[in-house]
This record gives sequence, structure tokens and C-alpha cells, in this order.
Amino acid sequence: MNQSILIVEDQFIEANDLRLMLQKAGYRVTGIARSVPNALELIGQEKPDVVLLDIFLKGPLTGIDLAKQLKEDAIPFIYLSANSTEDVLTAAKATQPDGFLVKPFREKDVLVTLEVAKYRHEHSQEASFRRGAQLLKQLTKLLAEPVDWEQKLLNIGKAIQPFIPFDYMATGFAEANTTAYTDQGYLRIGFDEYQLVGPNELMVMTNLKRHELAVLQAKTPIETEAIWYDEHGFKRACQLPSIRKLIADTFLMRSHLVLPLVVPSGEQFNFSFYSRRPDAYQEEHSTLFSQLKPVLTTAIENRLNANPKTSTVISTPSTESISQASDSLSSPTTFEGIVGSSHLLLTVFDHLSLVAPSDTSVLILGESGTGKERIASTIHNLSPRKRKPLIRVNCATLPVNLIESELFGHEKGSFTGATEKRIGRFEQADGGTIFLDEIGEMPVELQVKLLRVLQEKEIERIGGQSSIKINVRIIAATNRNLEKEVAEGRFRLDLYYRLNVFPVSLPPLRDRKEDIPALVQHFIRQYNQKTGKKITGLSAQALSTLQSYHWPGNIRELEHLIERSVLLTKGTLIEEVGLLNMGQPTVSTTPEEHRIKTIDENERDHIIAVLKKCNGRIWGAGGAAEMLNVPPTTLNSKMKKLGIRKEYMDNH
Ligand SMILES: Nc1ncnc2c1ncn2[C@@H]1O[C@H](COP(=O)(O)OP(=O)(O)OP(=O)(O)O)[C@@H](O)[C@H]1O
Repeated sequence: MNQSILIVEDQFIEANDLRLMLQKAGYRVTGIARSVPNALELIGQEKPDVVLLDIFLKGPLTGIDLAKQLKEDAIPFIYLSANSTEDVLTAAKATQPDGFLVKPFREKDVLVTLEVAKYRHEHSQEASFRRGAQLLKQLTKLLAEPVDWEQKLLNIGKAIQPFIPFDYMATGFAEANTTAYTDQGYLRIGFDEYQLVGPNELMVMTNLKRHELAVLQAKTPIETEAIWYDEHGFKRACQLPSIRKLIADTFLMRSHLVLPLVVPSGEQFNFSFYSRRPDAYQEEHSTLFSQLKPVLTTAIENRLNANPKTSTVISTPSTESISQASDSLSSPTTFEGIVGSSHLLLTVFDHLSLVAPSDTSVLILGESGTGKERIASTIHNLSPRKRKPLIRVNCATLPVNLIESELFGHEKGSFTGATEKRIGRFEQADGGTIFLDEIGEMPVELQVKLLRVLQEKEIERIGGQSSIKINVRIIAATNRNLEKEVAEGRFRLDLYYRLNVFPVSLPPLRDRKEDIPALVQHFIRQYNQKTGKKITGLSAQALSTLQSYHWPGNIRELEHLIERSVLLTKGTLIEEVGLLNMGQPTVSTTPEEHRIKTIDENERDHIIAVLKKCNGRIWGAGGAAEMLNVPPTTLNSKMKKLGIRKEYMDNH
């Protein structure tokens, strides 16, 4: 083995104990550093395979400062720490360490954590390269398919989506002094559904004329190297009028990545990605793109040869979405039965499809009723373990004195009352998945035992003589802020770190109200089936009440409300829901309000109210057109006819 390790620790005795422990296990200790400058000097002399790094050191610099350097040098590191405050923990986590060890150390924990860190480090580097290679292979295949160029670009986007997430992708040639806007855009409106946004569609969506788009295009800076913006940077980049500002404003985009490709003939073709998340893009996306460059460059060259740029065809306006367009309101498109297509939920789906096939542990975070259990079973069902058991353990409801025997089992006679041998939940889940729900409620004493099981992949029944090997995938969930629990000493940092390998955060319903219509429909269908009723939907007034509510109980609360409403409704339409006083329009008593409005005025007010509710969004899931159940183009012309100006859409 003879791996080399540098210990960065200012407590002499602890550092020395570690050194002896490591040497006994066959590691070579390259030195003990007590401060960051001292550590840098030792690393300069010999690059270690792994660094064990205390957070608080001698001098003004901390282990977190050194971690940034280690990351750049691709040296794996493990923090040595006593439980820290939330802020320190957050800062430490942001440096993406390869492990955490909590003092005092047990020899076995140190050795296992080192092994895991080594594996994770090699694996993550190798995995990202492998993923790039896999994507490259997929693209090569897609590009050879005999489909038109627009479809080809869409196929590229779809293949890239899990690796470079986007809500809008713009593609096109970049040239100075342009006199036309010819980019092709793809707006994501469902898990695998995109809306084509060519120049004509963009004109309709933005109420701009062709020459106005061209002017904005000419004002848009041409990036010659990969560049990405987080929310603040993007706001600054969008101060002056440009196409990217137009896209940001129209589709509510918050971060941006431009990946330019220069083909040998000198032409530049851009892939521009936009996201509604504030910080979707990082260096790794540009690195991945470099791996894809050769195959994409060839595709663009071929396109240029077959179809010189000047003859770019401008497509006719279309309101059709490409692929799997959902045609009826009665059956919402779902991802494995999970309803919703808000960008926050689509991000969750992307994460699920990435992580499900592997054995990686997943930590699901989210408020009560956001669907954590639902997501856990989706991960299991999408994994190769799907034919084996999924065992759920609710850590909050297990009696403290029985929890150990529940999880690990016991031998007959091992304690008073143990009249029979018991197989624990871990053993029951062998070959499959264990779902540890409400993990934040697990007593601290038991957390150590759980950590051992995770590290060593074996359990011991209470009263048992030997350990039993188990092969179980762990999914844990909590509605608590685990970092706060760690900071307050109620949750072990090392266990948290071990579980938090792949966190999935479920957004609360109030942050994705655009999913409400589809969820309502889904639950109405479900309860129609159960009760034999034939409810067809919800009145606009009732929907608007639901959209104005804060939803502390999330989807479970919505589900119960719809269940109740289906039972209480006599006709076929739910006219009212039981959330009284929520979001009711205030009644004005001015004489003007008593005047009877014309149909057009009423229609105008209604459209404005809906537009405000959708933050001005017309297109896609949760957009005004969907809420009003009319095609977006029809809504656009109605708005023009009724004189609804763009400023009503800028309300935010
Ligand atoms: N996106 C969704 N589409 C359809 N049904 C959903 C969705 N999300 C949740 N549900 C339903 O909402 C209910 C609550 O979900 P679930 O029990 O998974 O929430 P939870 O976060 O685990 O709650 P808790 O924290 O209270 O255990 C379930 O009936 C589930 O099927």
C-alpha cells in the first residue's frame, strides 16, 4: 500500500497519535504541519496522496483556506474536526472535501475513511471523465441520425441536459455586424419536452418586430471563449439591451453559460444555455464541453457545407412543442408518476435520473409533505435493485429502546423479552434499498452504530457472535436542517457527511405554484376513480385561491384538500375550495367598481390578473396560456387586441 499522507494538525499529541496509527497500518507519513504555510512548504517538497486536515490551525489561515489550494492541486483531503458551528461547517463543505473525521478518532474509522476518500477521489475524477466519454459516444450516434438540423440541435440539447442543465438553449452562428436574428432556441417545458423558439416564435412571444430582434442581436456581445454568469454577474451583463437580456426577461432566466465553437473555416457557432436557477453553471461544464468539441465542430462543419449560412430557413410560427406534446389537460405528464414540470422539479428529476442507476447514498431534504417518500421509491424503482426489497424505517416512530433491534435484529435470549430471533431491517433490505425516513430524529448513540454499518457494510445482531455482510443502498430523508443539528451537537458530523453524498432538495409547493394546476388535476382524477365521481375540474376562482395560498403542508395538504372537495362537490366542477379568505380579491366599494363592466373589460382584467399570477409568463408549464387553457399565440393576439401592454408582464 504505502500511500503517503500529510497530517496538518496543530495539536501535537493528536497529530502524533495519528502518525503512529497510520504508520502501524502501513501508510507513510510525509510530515506533520502545524500551520498553512508549513503545510504548503511540505507539499512543495513532496506531494502527498492524501491530506488529513484540521480546520483550526496555528496562525491566521485555517484548514478551509488550505483546502482551496488542495482542490486546485487535485490532492484529496479529509477534515479532522470536533463538531463545528454551522457557518464553519458550511464553509468547509463548500470546499468539497473527500471525508470528515470527528475527534476523538477510532483507528478503524480513520482507516476506513481514508479508503473511502481514496476511492471517492479516484472515482469522481474518473467518473466525470467517463461521463464525458459516454456523452460523446451518445452525441456521435445522435449526430449521424438522418433528421433535420433543428431536431438535431434539440437531440444534442436533450443529451446534454443531465450534464449541463438548462431551461433555455439558444444555438446559432455568431457574427459581428449582423443584420438578422437567426438563432434557434429550445425552451424546456417538461422533463423531456421542449418548445421550439425560432425567430418567428420569439417575435410573437416578445411583441417585437424582426428588425428589432436584429438590432438586439447586433448589440449582443460576442463571447469568443467559454464564459458563465451567476445571478449577479448575469444581472450586470443584462444592463444594456441585448438578445440575452430579452431571453432573460421573457423567460425569467437567472444564470447563463456561453460555449462557443470555432470551426476551421473561421465561423463561430454558439451554444448558449440559460437557467432559472441562480447559479447553475461552473467550470466543470466548460471542461465537459471541451471533451465534446471535436464531434460538435464536425457536425457544424457538415451543416455549413450542406447548407451555407446565408440560406438559413426561417421557420413558420409554431406553437407546437417538440416530442411527447401533451394534448389534453386530463392526464398531466409525469416523471415516474411524479406530477409537475416547474423548473425546480425538473432539476430534481434530472438529479434522480443521474443518481438512481448507481449505488450512491442519497439524502432527500425537504419540508413535510413535499414528496420525500415518493422520491425515495422512485430512486429504488429506477435502480438495478428494483426487484429486491425497499424497506422503509421511520426513525421518528421507532421506540428508542427497540430501534437497535429493529434495525440490526437480535438473537434469541439476547435481552429480556427477546424470545425469538429477529431479522433486522438492514438484513431484510439485503440486495435492495433501505429508506431511513426522518433520519434527523435518530438518537445520537445509534448514529455511531449506523455510521459503522455504512462504513463497514456489515451488521451485528444484538447478542450475535459474528458480523453479517450486507449489501444495501441507503436513502435517507429529513425535514430538519441537518447542518444546524450538527452544529448543535444533535447529529454526528461524520454520519452527516457519509449520508450527504448526493443530496436532493425537494422544493416546497409555494416555490413552484405553477405545478398546482397539474397536481390538482392529478388528485381529482385519483379521487374520481376512488369515489366514482365525475368531477371535470376546478373553477378559475378556486384555482386562483389555491395559487394565493402559502401551503405550509405542501402536496399532502393539497391532496387532502382536493379529496375533501371532490367528496363535497355536487356537480362536475369544484366551484370552491375550503381555504376561505385566502387570496380572495378585496372588495372595493368605490362607485367606479359598481359600474357594470363590458365583456372586453372583464376579459382584460382577468388576463391581467392571470399574467400577474404567472409573473408575466405566457408560455410553458404554469404560464398564463396554460392557466387560461388557450394556445399561447391566441393569448398573445388577445392581449394585443385588448391593449394589454408589456409592462403588465414585468410585474415582479
Ligand atoms: N409530485 C407529486 N406528484 C404526485 N403526488 C405527489 C407528488 N409529491 C407528493 N405526492 C403525494 O403527496 C403525498 C405526500 O408525499 P410524501 O409522503 O412522499 O411526502 P414526505 O415529504 O415524505 O412527507 P413527510 O416528511 O411528512 O414524511 C403522498 O400521497 C404522495 O404520493
